Amino acid sequence: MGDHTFLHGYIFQKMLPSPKMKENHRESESASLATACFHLPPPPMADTSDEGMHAVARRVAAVANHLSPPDPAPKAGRSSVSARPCGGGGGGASMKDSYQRIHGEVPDHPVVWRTADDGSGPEFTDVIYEKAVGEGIAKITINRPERRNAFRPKTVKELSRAFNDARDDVSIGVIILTGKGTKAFCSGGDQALRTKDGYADPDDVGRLNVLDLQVQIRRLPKPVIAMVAGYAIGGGHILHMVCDLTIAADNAIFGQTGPKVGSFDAGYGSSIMSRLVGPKKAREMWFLARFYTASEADKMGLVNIVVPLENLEQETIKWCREILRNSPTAIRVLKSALNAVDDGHAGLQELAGDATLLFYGTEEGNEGKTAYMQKRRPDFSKFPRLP
Ligand SMILES: CC(C)(COP(=O)(O)OP(=O)(O)OC[C@H]1O[C@@H](n2cnc3c(N)ncnc32)[C@H](O)[C@@H]1OP(=O)(O)O)[C@@H](O)C(=O)NCCC(=O)NCCSC(=O)c1cc(O)c2ccccc2c1O
Repeated sequence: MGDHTFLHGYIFQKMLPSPKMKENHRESESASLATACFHLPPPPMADTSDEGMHAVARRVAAVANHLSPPDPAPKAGRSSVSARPCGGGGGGASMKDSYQRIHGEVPDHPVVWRTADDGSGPEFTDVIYEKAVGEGIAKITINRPERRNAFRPKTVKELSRAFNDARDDVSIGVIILTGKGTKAFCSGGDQALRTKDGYADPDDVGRLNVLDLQVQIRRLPKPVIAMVAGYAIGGGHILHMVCDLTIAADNAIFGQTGPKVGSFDAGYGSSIMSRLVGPKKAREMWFLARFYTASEADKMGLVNIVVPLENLEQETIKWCREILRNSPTAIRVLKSALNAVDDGHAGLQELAGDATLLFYGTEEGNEGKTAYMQKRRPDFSKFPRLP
């Protein structure tokens, strides 16, 4: 009986929002988990045998270890750096369960990059495009450090080509977007090239083609991770927000400048920000156009983790390797599902496309095509109408 009380208390403690859990909707998520927990059937009170207790303990551990554990005590001098243990890669002493034993640590050897090319146009100048040797990771780096990696239309066109190639390459499972050097991820549109028609490369019309790039990243059926050192400002800040995950160095600075430089992004730049940080903070970010440190951005829910600058790529690669261990189809469907509501019809279409893709792989789907090719009536009678 005492043990049962302990287990219930343990579940309750695990289900309650941890001190580091983020504000607004994240809290309500954990609150509903806590509620769900109280609706779990009680442990079998009659079965107090060792075996029964172990079975319950295993189930408790299985549920509890899928929740974020509380942060470990902050390390001296690194208070702004979050160091959350994560999933298979970072289990602490309390997580020596079968899940950790099976999924375990990912290797931490350095990645070897080779230059990649999409083979479809002039050589890249504004972008460095690389793929990891023997691993499914692509890295796309904005290469204008002398302008704090501000983008011009040509930069955006090259980014789009590289993202297209990484999407088409079936050996690639995750894509890193970053900026050259440690001073900036990206400082937005190149203001020196701004015209009344948008941003214009020499001898070309103006355009706002970064908006198409944002959509491309959202629809790309593989995770895109923003690896941010230094400034992520203006259109550069929006680029990190449209990525699926953001790993920030402790020198990262985030902010919008639009209302100070005569610009605004009323599309994803507003709606996704509001989703990420909540409507009040989003108004603050846009109306006041202040800059925020990495640790402030972490508290606001703008980034996934903050790490020391010297560990930025190593940590990002670790996240990539953990993702690459997991089911690509599950991740593909989850990405489209997580975007579906916010992206309206386009989001629904992306998710629906995944459903069609999966259906094509089934015997039932194949029967329709085969019957058509054989000029016969399809026989769907053997496929169950599941409840
Ligand atoms: C990013 C900074 C805060 C960095 O400050 P720091 O002091 O470290 O560096 P410098 O200011 O000295 O910069 C070094 C060097 O780089 C040039 N530079 C930096 N950013 C830009 C830029 N965005 N455009 C052009 N040039 C840039 C800078 O001039 C220096 O050159 P020197 O020759 O003098 O050495 C700081 O640099 C800064 O505040 N940058 C500007 C940030 C900004 O306002 N960005 C534009 C926001 S608007 C935008 O990005 C945008 C783009 C779109 O395509 C849109 C499309 C549709 C809707 C909206 C859009 C939109 O809002």
